[in-house]
Amino acid sequence: MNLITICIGKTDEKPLEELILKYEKRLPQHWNYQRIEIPDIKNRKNLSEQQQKDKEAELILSKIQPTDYVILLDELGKQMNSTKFAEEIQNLMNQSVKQVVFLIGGPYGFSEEIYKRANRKLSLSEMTFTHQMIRLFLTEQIYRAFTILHGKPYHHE
Ligand SMILES: C[S@@+](CC[C@H](N)C(=O)[O-])C[C@H]1O[C@@H](n2cnc3c(N)ncnc32)[C@H](O)[C@@H]1O
Repeated sequence: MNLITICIGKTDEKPLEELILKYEKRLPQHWNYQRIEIPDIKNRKNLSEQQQKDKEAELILSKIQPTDYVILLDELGKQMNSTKFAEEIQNLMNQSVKQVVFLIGGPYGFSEEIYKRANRKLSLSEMTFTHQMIRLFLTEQIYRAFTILHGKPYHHE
């Protein structure tokens, strides 16, 4: 199964990028993990929030296949513990889902079109994080899921 995270804009802080990479590199090859950073919209200062979200939606949708299972990150989504999250990933693998896509919104979140395409909404907390920091928290949880599924000590250390 392929796991992909799609987010908006480059990861702008070097220490944050390094931490994200640290967890990405620990993921097993057969998870085929990939992070896609959609370039920031040009001249976005001249656009309304909605116009920005609509343009971002176009770019996000162009990266998603019809058969992808899409998990949208949203503070109002469903919360779960790390073990349940790991089980959900295992279930998707068992169902022979080819590709799971995690979507992280831009600074203003997502347009309605993206919410409609999502198969489910996942919250990592009731609190709102920046569209940059949430990349790290999600990547660490994906790595944690891998360690849980493979009986590695990390989750209980
Ligand atoms: C700054 S937030 C956007 C907040 C925006 N007001 C909204 O309505 O979505 C940027 C993105 O980070 C992600 N995000 C932030 N906090 C989150 C949380 N607690 N759980 C899951 N995703 C979160 C979401 O994908 C969100 O679209």
